[in-house]
Amino acid sequence: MDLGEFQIPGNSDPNQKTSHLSLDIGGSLIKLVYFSTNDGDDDDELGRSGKGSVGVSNGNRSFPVLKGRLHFSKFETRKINDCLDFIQTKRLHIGGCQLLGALPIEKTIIKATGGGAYKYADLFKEKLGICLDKEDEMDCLVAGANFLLKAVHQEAFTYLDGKKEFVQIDHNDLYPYLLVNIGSGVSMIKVEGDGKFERVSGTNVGGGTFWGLGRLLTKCKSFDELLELSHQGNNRVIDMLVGDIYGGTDYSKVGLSSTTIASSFGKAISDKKELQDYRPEDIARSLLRMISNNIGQIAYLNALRFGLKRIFFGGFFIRGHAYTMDTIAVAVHFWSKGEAKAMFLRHEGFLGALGAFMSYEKHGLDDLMVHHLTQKFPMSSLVGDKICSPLNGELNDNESIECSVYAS
Ligand SMILES: Nc1ncnc2c1ncn2[C@@H]1O[C@H](COP(=O)(O)OP(=O)(O)OP(=O)(O)O)[C@@H](O)[C@H]1O
Ligand SMILES: CC(C)(CO)[C@@H](O)C(=O)NCCC(=O)O
Repeated sequence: MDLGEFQIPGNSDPNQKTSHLSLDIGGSLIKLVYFSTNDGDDDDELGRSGKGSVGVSNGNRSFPVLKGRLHFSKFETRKINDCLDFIQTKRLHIGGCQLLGALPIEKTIIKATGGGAYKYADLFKEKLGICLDKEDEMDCLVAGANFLLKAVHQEAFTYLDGKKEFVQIDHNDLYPYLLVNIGSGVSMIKVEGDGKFERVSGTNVGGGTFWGLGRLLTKCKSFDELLELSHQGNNRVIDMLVGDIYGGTDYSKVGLSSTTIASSFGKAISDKKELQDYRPEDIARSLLRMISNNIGQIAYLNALRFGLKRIFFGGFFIRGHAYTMDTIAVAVHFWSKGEAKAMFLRHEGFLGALGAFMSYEKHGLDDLMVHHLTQKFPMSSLVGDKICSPLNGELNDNESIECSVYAS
């Protein structure tokens, strides 16, 4: 990762103070969220002091409010050393103590979730002297999703027929919903309230499957290359369609059109072709479609199981990619006969890391509560079937959003 791309350069800006680093260390990616304030800022309309804080009263208590930015970043888990270097260079691990004066450096505790919080605990201790304070992955996913849906304007959107529409979330009518997190593997969680949820299903055919199989079959060197390739491909070259089986006609009696995929990769049975005879872009497209469609279908079946009408999809597999979202949305629409709705999240890949961030409050390390987020970047536009900046693949990288937090 090019550190120079970072929107607000960490502690290379002497006025900037960072704090509350939180990590989600998954099977494929490590996600980081942290908060920064700018010491040198002038007072603003709230009468904020030079320290970037202002007191507000909340019931019986008075909280100082810190205004600043939430930063998002990610690294591949296989390159965990890059992540450790990043944290060290920017001194993210000690910023919390400096900013809020809570703990001595030797007791630095960082909230972390995901399997890697267990797997890499010793590495973080050894290399950075950090103690990872483990938070449950599902708790964090749900806390992150609930927070985004309530606090961030234009977070959720539908995507159908190449059209993106933001969904106005009514805070009083958010639950219940199905949260489908597509990471390396897929978790499906029925969410009924804050901290009230059940992981009702999952599938091992997820983002890791797409990237792993795709890498083997296409020789792509990066996930983004594979995704880009899929954009240019034609899955019909390799998928067996209903029409291929039915001599070009629909199987209308059961509602299957001739263009429906009857069997993903099915044409490879009878084509007298070897792997190298297929174009990598067609393979990538077929793979993406197979996995997205399968997840959409399983998600719908679980929504049906519990009578849930709304399904929110998160996880870094999606990457704001038009074809992925379209395939998932079509699967949900098709199987539910239009009854259920697939919705996507702008901060799709950061649910767990945000949940870990929110948990600083829960455990009283510092009484921290984000109460307002404002996005300063322009909203995306669509060109053809590709979503352009900033809702393209890199939206979630190195982004920061304005926010204010209560802290005591
Ligand atoms: N730059 C990237 N490198 C690798 N995978 C990527 C990248 N961008 C998106 N992905 C996709 O996102 C998936 C990982 O998503 P995510 O970070 O949400 O899950 P995870 O936390 O790593 O996995 P799990 O929760 O199952 O442990 C990958 O398996 C891949 O499909
Ligand atoms: C194992 C986890 C929870 C790790 O994030 C995830 O990869 C997952 O949900 N996998 C799918 C496991 C299953 O339910 O089949």
